[in-house]
Amino acid sequence: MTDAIRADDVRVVYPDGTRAVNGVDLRVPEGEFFGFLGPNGAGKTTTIRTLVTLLRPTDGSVTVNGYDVGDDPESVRRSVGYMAQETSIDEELTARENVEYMAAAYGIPKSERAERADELLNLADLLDVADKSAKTFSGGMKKRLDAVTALVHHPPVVFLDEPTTGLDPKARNRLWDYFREINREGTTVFLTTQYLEEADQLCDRISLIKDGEIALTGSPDELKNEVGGDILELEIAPSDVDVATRLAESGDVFHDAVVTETDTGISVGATTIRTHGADYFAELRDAGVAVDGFDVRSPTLDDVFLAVTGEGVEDDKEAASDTEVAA
Ligand SMILES: Nc1ncnc2c1ncn2[C@@H]1O[C@H](COP(=O)(O)OP(=O)(O)OP(=O)(O)O)[C@@H](O)[C@H]1O
Repeated sequence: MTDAIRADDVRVVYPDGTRAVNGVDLRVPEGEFFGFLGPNGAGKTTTIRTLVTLLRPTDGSVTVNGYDVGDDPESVRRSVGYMAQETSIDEELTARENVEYMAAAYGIPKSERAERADELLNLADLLDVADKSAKTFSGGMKKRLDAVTALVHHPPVVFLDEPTTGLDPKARNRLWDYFREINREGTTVFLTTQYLEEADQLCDRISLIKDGEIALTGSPDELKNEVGGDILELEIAPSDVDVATRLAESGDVFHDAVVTETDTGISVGATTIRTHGADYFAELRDAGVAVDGFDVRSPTLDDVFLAVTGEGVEDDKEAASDTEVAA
């Protein structure tokens, strides 16, 4: 299978010396729904801006749809759609005018623009409001319209940089349907998101980036298997957290426990939760720890993220800045 996106040992150093991307390799085959995750400041936006030619890599090579981003940026731009974090629609225009405006910008002949607008607005479930001004739209509708304008030239690859941030679950779900549909029709999708459930639902494969380096790559299930074992959620009093943590980490019961404090107590991840959990409960009882409730579950992508990055996903995002040129 041909790679739609290929990055080899890409490095980006900003003029102030910040090493934002530190030797990233990526292979995204044609037709894949690919997720790119990482904590704030990990290098996601820098990477995506490099892939869409808005930023020049300091080192390494990138090809998108077979075009080299350094040698042939124009061809790359024509062959990709890019939905940036901030919407690029003109709220004074109607939905249809926005799409037709972008179609004109991409050089699509006038005779084809109306049909293209109908097709895309229909796909995004916006056809019945096509002639309404975009400023009357909800946040979700604006995002869907923005996604449509990124696809007006039928690019084989589309880059979505946190497309659903700030949307309610219903609006998010409608965008997911749209992304699934364009992917089903053959578009390669490169998605960054802070919603791990979103990545789990949509992506065939995911790479996790940390400190400018890829830490882990695989299907959502492969990543969850990396965590190993299961998770025990324990409801205990705050005053018992230290002793319960010590017992879990002592090596007496579990040899590989990873303990995280939660709102209601602790969560313990270990390969032998299901087989040795009862022994742990006995130790807790002997130590005088009262267990108010518990649950055993399989790992989620949140657990993978936590294990790899040592932190949860933050949701206080700053808007991306404009075009930059790296050193
Ligand atoms: N123009 C710039 N000049 C210098 N350093 C920068 C610039 N833009 C980003 N950085 C730094 O580069 C690193 C990677 O930033 P980047 O925005 O790519 O991360 P990110 O994973 O997209 O983060 P976020 O999720 O917060 O958008 C960070 O340390 C950031 O502070």
